[in-house]
Amino acid sequence: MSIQTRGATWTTRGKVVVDGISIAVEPGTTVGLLGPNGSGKSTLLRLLSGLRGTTSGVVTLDGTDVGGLSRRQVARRLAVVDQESTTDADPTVRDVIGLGRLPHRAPWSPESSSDREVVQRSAVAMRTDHLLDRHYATLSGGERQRVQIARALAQEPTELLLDEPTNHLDVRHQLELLELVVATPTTTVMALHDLNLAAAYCDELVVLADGRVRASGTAAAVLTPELLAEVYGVEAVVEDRDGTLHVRYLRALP
Ligand SMILES: Nc1ncnc2c1ncn2[C@@H]1O[C@H](COP(=O)(O)OP(=O)(O)OP(=O)(O)O)[C@@H](O)[C@H]1O
Repeated sequence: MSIQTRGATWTTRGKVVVDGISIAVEPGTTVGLLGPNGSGKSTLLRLLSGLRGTTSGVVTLDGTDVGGLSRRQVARRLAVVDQESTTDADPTVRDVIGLGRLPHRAPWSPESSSDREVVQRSAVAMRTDHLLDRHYATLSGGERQRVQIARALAQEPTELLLDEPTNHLDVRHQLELLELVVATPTTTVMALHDLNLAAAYCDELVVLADGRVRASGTAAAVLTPELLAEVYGVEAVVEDRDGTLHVRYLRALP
């Protein structure tokens, strides 16, 4: 198993945000993390990345407790793109994507030609190579999002954790990103709000509600009108179009 959690729980100020979650992510698969606002998706991603320690329960990477690994050890195999990847300095796009190489470089060692090649390749993959010499602060929201994902790809991760990666992206870039994610051998867990994109691109879906797993499995098993009514409070029709599920929303339930 690539990423696994057993009873992962995170509590703050008496509030249980992530509540006893047990999931197992098969290597190479793409898992979509769904659920309404505030259901615990971002917090669970932070627990999976080891950036936040569990209050109880464990998160393992290939069977090793992520809490026992150093930040550098985790960063050599796992990349994260969260919702607020900001920076204080005024780096260029090349600098930002180059950050992805840091875990692979010896301390204080200069960038190698192979580092530069990986940066270039990652920039091309996310269609950001024309932006490499621009200052990151001058980019649009969608351009920044693509640069952050290029930075994560430059880490050459085994596991990739993405928090709403299609946020800010236009339709074409959304599809390109998801096609790229499913084409890579990387194990990916991503929080998504668009249920149709999740159905089209994820091998498996995990639906959270109030910090707990409400349903998990294939899109066909998970995205039922009953679940959408119960978890999201919407009336919807779910249609199978040539093997891909399509959710059509009718109205918000009172
Ligand atoms: N550090 C914190 N202190 C207090 N409450 C927190 C903290 N972090 C998260 N929460 C709360 O926990 C709940 C889950 O937050 P989280 O960001 O994980 O949800 P989410 O499913 O990613 O939401 P969204 O879809 O809106 O991004 C929310 O009610 C949030 O306000």
